[in-house]
This record gives sequence, C-alpha cells and structure tokens, in this order.
Amino acid sequence: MAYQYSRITVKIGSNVLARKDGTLDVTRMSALVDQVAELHKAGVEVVLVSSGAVASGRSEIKVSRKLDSVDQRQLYSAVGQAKLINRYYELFREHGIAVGQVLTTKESFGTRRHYLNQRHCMQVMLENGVIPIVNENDTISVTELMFTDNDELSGLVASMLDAQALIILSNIDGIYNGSPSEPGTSVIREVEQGKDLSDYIQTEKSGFGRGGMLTKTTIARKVADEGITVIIANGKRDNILTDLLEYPEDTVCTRFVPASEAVSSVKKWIAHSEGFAKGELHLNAQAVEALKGKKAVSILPVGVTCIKGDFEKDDIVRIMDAGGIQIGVGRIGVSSADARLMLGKHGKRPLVHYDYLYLE
Ligand SMILES: Nc1ncnc2c1ncn2[C@@H]1O[C@H](COP(=O)(O)OP(=O)(O)O)[C@@H](O)[C@H]1O
Ligand SMILES: N[C@@H](CCC(=O)OP(=O)(O)O)C(=O)O
Repeated sequence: MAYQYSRITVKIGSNVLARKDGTLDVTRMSALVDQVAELHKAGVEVVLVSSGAVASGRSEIKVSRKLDSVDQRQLYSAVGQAKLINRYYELFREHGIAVGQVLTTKESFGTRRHYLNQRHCMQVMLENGVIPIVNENDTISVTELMFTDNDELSGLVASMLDAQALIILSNIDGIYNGSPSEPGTSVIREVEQGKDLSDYIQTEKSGFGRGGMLTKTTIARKVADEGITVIIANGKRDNILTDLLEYPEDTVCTRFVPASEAVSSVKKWIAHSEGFAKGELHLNAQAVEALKGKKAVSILPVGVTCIKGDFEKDDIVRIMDAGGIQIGVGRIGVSSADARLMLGKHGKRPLVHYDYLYLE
C-alpha cells in the first residue's frame, strides 16, 4: 500500500498505554507496534514520541514513605522508562525492526546548536532504518525545566524533522464541541486555520495525562501553521494508525488543516523557542502595524521603545506590542548592550531580521 506521507510523528499518550489500574497495557502497545511496523515496511518513516514512563513505573514500586510529586515522577520514570523501552524493543524486534531511545529535555532545544544536534541524531537513525522512540527525560526535568507535556515535545519533534503529519493519539476520538461526556456533543472533524476552539475545551484531563486537551489544541494549531497536518485521534481504537492513513475520510478524528506555505527550518525552531527567551523588545504602534502587514518586515531600532533583560547576539527574545502583549518571538542580531545604544534611532541595521522572526 502506498501512503500519502513519507515521514510522520506519532505521539502516544500515557492513557493509551496504561490500563485503569495503572499497569502497562501490553496488548494495546503490541497492536500499535504492529501498525507502525506496517507503515515502516511500506516506506513511511515514523518517529514515535511515547509517554508512559511514569505510568509504567508506578505499578513496579512499593514506596516506604509518602513521596512528593517530584520524587514520584523521578522514581517512577527512572524505573518505568527502562520497562517501556524494553517492551518496545522486544515488540519491534518481532518485526525485525531496530528502535533507539532518545531521551531529551526542554533545555536541549534551547540553542540552535543543541537543536541541530538532536535533529542530526534522529535523522541518522531514520536513514538507517531505526525508529526513534522519544520521551522527555523525566528524571532530570523538573518544574520550570519541564515541557508542558509530551504534546509540546511531539510538536517540536514533528517540526524539527519536517514531518508531513503529526498524529496525537489519546484516549478520546478527537476534540469535541463541548464536554465529551455530555450527550449531543460530537467530534469536530476539521479545524480550519485561525478557528478559535477555546470555548469547547474543558480543563479536565484523563487519569494519567499531564497537559490535557488545551495543550494539544495549542500545539496542533502552531504545528499546522508550519504546514504540517495534525491529527488528534483515539489510540485505544483498533487499527487507528493504519485506518487514519488508509481511510482518512471514514476514520473519526480531528484534523487541523495545515498552512499551504512551508515555513523555513530556522523559523520553525524560533516558533517553538518562546520558553528560552532571554529578553523582550517592546515596539511602538507603527512598528506593530508594519509587522502585521503583508510585506516581510524586520524590526528596526527606530520602532523599539524599550528593551528588557540581558541577552547576547543570537539569543531568543519576545516581541511585545505597545500594550505589553506578546506578538511573537525572534532571534536577536545584537547583544542587549548594543541594542540599548541603538534604541529609537533611525538608519541602523535590524535588531531582528524577518528571516528570524516568528509572529503569532
Ligand atoms: N473538548 C474536548 N474534547 C475532547 N477531550 C477533551 C475536551 N476538553 C477536555 N478534554 C479532555 O482531554 C483529555 C485528553 O488529554 P490528556 O489527558 O492530556 O491525554 P493524553 O494522556 O493522551 O495526553 C480527554 O480524555 C478529555 O477528558
Ligand atoms: N514523560 C512522561 C509523559 C508525561 C505526559 O506528557 O503525558 P501525556 O499527557 O499522557 O502525554 C512519561 O513518560 O510518563
């Protein structure tokens, strides 16, 4: 079977892999592996982003004292990740497919160099027929160093590897137009660009998940804006992956329509780098208007009213409007000391070139 995609990222949520009692659902895992193997053999490069370390570790350990949430996460993920990857390794081996473990942290995406190192690692795995299985390194990522959840990580991975599609598998058929448990609500099948879904999303999460539907929606929107199709579907359904690719019209899911124009690799990195911003550029109203126009415009010192924070050349900075609301992120071309000297002046070179500017 020839598929429409040649490279996809598949994110598997904790709730897909965990049973109600928290133990690992090996039957479900095995069924998903069979489908990934089928796609792999048909020539589709698949990168898996798999949650489930904490959920699989929890049932392995009896603790002698009450643990706080950081202790629990570190202990359970250390044990659970070993168990999880071991299962994947064995299940894929039955298909004669090699897998490799990539454990990462938010910080590893912070500089362009680290970002490119990670990209290279996964590219070389794919080139050699190895399926990367990615997860956050929960043992060392705590509090502000954490990704919001693996939905955020999967968006970064899909964008970094220029995947054509990101498939987010959760324990629900897609985004409902109301509370999923309420009668009369149904799955939104297609989300056009710019459509606001905030009224539909509840803050409730499923048993073992971290971020909930809100982060899925935010990430899906951002990734689709980069030209990547994003699909949210139910990983508990039999044959979901193969059905999504073989019978897209007949398989229930929420699909985010991708932007028609591709975004450059460096802009994709910048789009996902907000968490690493070292400072802020506050713009005047005319500069904001120019940026929002149709033409590609760089940020010149004359349009900047205030600079916050200390940063070096090439760091990421937030771009704020006159009311202090963030409108984008960019890679700065000079240090904060030099930028302050140029502030408000005419005839100077751009502080952020439009090639390195991402507007929300
Ligand atoms: N409008 C909505 N449509 C679908 N699910 C929603 C909606 N609002 C909130 N949710 C909740 O989001 C959950 C999925 O997110 P999450 O718990 O993070 O799962 P995962 O572990 O797969 O990442 C669903 O089980 C559901 O309870
Ligand atoms: N890295 C964690 C996953 C945390 C997470 O984001 O979970 P989920 O919301 O189910 O994707 C783990 O493996 O347990």
